[in-house]
Amino acid sequence: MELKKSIFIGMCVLGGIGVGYAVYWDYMRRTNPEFRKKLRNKKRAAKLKKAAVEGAKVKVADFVRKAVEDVAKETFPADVSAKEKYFMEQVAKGESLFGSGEDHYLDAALCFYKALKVYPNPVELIMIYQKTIPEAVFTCVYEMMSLEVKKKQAEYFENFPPKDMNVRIKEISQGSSDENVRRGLFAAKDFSPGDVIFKENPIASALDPSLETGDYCSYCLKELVSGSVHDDSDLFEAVYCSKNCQEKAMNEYAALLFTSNEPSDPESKEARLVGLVKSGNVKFPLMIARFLAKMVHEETQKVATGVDEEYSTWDHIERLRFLSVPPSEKEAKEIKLLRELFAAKVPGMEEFISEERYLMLKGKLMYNAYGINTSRDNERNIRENTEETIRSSKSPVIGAGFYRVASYITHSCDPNTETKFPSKNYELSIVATKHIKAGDELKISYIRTGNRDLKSRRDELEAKWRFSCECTKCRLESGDCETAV
Ligand SMILES: C[S@@+](CC[C@H](N)C(=O)[O-])C[C@H]1O[C@@H](n2cnc3c(N)ncnc32)[C@H](O)[C@@H]1O
Repeated sequence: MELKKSIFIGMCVLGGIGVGYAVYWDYMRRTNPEFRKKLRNKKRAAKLKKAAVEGAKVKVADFVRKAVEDVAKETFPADVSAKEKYFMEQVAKGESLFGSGEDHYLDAALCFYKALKVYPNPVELIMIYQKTIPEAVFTCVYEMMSLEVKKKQAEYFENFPPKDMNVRIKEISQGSSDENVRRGLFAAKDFSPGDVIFKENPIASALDPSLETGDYCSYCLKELVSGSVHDDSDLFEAVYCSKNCQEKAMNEYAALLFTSNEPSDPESKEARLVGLVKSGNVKFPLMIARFLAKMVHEETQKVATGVDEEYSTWDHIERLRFLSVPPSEKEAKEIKLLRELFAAKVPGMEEFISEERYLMLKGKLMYNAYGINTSRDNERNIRENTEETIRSSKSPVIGAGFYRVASYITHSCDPNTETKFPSKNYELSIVATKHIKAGDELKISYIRTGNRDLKSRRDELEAKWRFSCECTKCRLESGDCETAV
């Protein structure tokens, strides 16, 4: 009660002061010319100050934009000693410029930005800059970096896929809302039936774990006809078709995921991951684990070699659509295990593997993966792919792959392309099955169509990919001529 009362009195006093000051202000403004003049000068000064601040901001923004454009056209030294020399020169010049006063801060920022271009670990260098250069210079370097990243991301579909893949990704509007925009793949030139439109290797792939018996290469999924290579330290007991595949697997993921300091401990995190994948015969947690390990490998390679790919694996998968996978006990177990395993080996990865991110990744892989068939003898040992969401018009499949470009292909029950694996490994070829003209959209069948009726095809597509197929074939069979994909 007392507190409320004193707040009320305080508000009355403040209100009184406010009202009294406003009355005095109004009286002076109307009656005193000197007061009016002072007021005008004060307003003018404030306006000038505001304009100066705005002007400075525009000047910095223009400088940043031009710097990023100019630097993008520059060629930087390629070999290590030339890079080192260039780096030292730019840093020394930047230091000397900011030492000459604020007028030289923008030029100093440009030198530090250029130095970043040749430094093997830019993130580390940014952290050093933050501690060692004046804040205004640092902010400007940071703005240059941010603008560069924004531009690169905005131009993604202009730069990717590379021209030699003969296709472009385009957006197709199917209605008024943004939700109704889908992406598809379009031919950049004409193709005849049988032509290979493009080939690509997967970002991540996995042999069906029930087939990890020594018949197929665990890395490239090639059928083993003679001899195999394996590594005793690999708890997954994977076999490979060649030393090359073994080395790639070890470097990209196997050393991180399947080798342990306590190889005989059945409760080690690595042994539990092997158990989860093999006993449950689950491909997707294995593909996700490999994908995450590959991301780590990519980052370490970037630092070690100083070679930075234009787009990272994460950039590629970020744009792909996905099905939301509802959280369940099964997923919770997978997440817990992967977090524990990575936490012990890669700082920061435990936090990165959040429930939301894991489910998103799982959704992306399940939604976009293609079935791989590399076998000479389709019937031998191969499990029918029934319960999982894997695009395949041919069955049976021996594993799955997640591909950057082919992921965008739209479904049709009467397609103009098909998947092939002519190298008898995970390398996917998209092959024309009809005449395709430049500008035509590529279509593939996500399911086995055979002699199946309309309802059975639509039910499978609806259940696995959650869309109602309106392709020409479905439209004709349903007697609906309004819509077509
Ligand atoms: C693997 S993604 C293909 C890429 C996708 N179109 C995109 O926009 O990124 C599969 C999704 O594409 C859409 N889609 C593919 N084929 C379709 C079709 N024939 N009719 C309608 N939607 C289709 C559906 O939303 C489907 O779930």
